[in-house]
Amino acid sequence: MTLQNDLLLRTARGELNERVPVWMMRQAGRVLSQYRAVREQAGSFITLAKTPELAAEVTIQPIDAFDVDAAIIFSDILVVPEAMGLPYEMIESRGPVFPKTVRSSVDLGQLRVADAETDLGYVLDAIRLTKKELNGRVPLIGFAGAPFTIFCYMTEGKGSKTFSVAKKLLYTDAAFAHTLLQKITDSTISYLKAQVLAGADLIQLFDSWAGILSPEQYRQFSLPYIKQICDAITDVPVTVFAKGAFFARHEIGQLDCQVVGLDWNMDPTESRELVPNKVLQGNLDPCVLYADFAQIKREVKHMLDAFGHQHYIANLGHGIYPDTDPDKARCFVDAVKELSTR
Ligand SMILES: Cc1c2[nH]c(c1CCC(=O)O)Cc1[nH]c(c(CCC(=O)O)c1C)Cc1[nH]c(c(CCC(=O)O)c1C)Cc1[nH]c(c(C)c1CCC(=O)O)C2
Repeated sequence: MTLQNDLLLRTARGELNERVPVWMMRQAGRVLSQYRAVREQAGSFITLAKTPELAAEVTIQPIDAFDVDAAIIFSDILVVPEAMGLPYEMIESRGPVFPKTVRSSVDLGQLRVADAETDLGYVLDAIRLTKKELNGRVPLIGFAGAPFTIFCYMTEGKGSKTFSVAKKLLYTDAAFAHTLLQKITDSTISYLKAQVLAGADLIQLFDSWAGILSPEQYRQFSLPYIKQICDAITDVPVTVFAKGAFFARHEIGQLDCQVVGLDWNMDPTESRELVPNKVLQGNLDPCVLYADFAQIKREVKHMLDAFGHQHYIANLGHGIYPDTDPDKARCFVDAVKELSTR
C-alpha cells in the first residue's frame, strides 16, 4: 500500500521535504468527545484497547479531527508488563495500577519474556486493521515504553512523582534491576518487531521517566537497553523520546535511531548542536494550547524559526493535556502547516 501522505516518513528518514510534518503525542484518547463516546461503549480502557475494531476507530479519530500527518496506534505502554505476566488495572481519574509488583528475585522468576504474537496479538490485530482502514492516508506509528520507564511502573505498582521505590532498587540491588530491565527489553524487541511486521511505519520509544535519573544512572540503567532496541529495529525509523533527559541528548544522538524527541525544557538551538545529525521532534509546551489562537500561532512560529523547517517534525513536548480545547489542538496543527509550507 503506497501512502498518499508520506511526509512524516520521508522526514524521519532524513529526506528534505516541502513542509514540516506534524502530529501530537497522545493525540488519541485524551481530548476528543468522539473518543469518550467509544470508550463508554467499550466500558473500560482495557476492553477498548483489546478490541481491535474500536482501537482502530479511536486511532483514526485524530486524523479526521486534526488532519495530522500520522496516526499513533491506540494502546498503552503498560500492555508489555501485562504480557510478561503482570496485569494492570486502569482506575478512573487515578491512572494505571498493578495489583502485584516486582521487587524480588522470586517475583522476577514468575515473569516471562513476552511473545508478541501470543501475548499481544490484540495490538497487532489493531495495527493490521488500522492500516487497512487508513487506506494509505497517513503513516501509522507503533510504540512502546522504554525499558526503564516500564521498570518504574512494574516495581512501583502505580504512578509516582519520584518513583523512589524504583530508584531505590537501582541503588540497593543493581543486579536485580539489570535482570528485570533485560527481560523487559527482550519482550519489547519481540513486540516492536511484530508491530513492524503488522504494518507500523515508524516506531517511537517513550522514556517518560528518564528525567528522574542522574546522567550516570541513565547511562547505566536506561541507555544500554534503548540501544539494544534501536539496534534490533532495522526496517523503519525509530524515535527516542526521553522526557526530561536533557543531560543525555548527545548520547541519545549517538544511538542508531533516526529521530530524537525533545520536551519543552530543551532548547532547539542547543539541541541541534548536541544532536547534529538526526531529525528532531517536538517540543511545544502543551500548556501553550491554553493560550488564545493568536498566541498559539506566535509560539508555533517561534518554534519553527528555532528548529528550521528541515530535519524536523513538529509536535508537543509531551502528551496533550486532557482538558485542552480540541479547536486549540487544531490551531496548532494548522499553524505548523501554514507557517512551514514553501
Ligand atoms: C507513561 C505512559 C502511559 N501511557 C503512555 C505513556 C507514555 C507517554 C507519556 O509519557 O505520557 C503512552 C500512551 N497511552 C495511550 C497512548 C495511545 C495513543 C495516543 O493517544 O497517543 C499512548 C501513546 C493511551 C491511554 N493511556 C491512558 C489513557 C486514559 C485511560 C482512559 O481512557 O480511561 C489513554 C487513552 C491511561 C494511562 N496510561 C499511562 C498513564 C500514566 C495513564 C493515566 C493518565 C492518562 O489518562 O493519560 C501510562
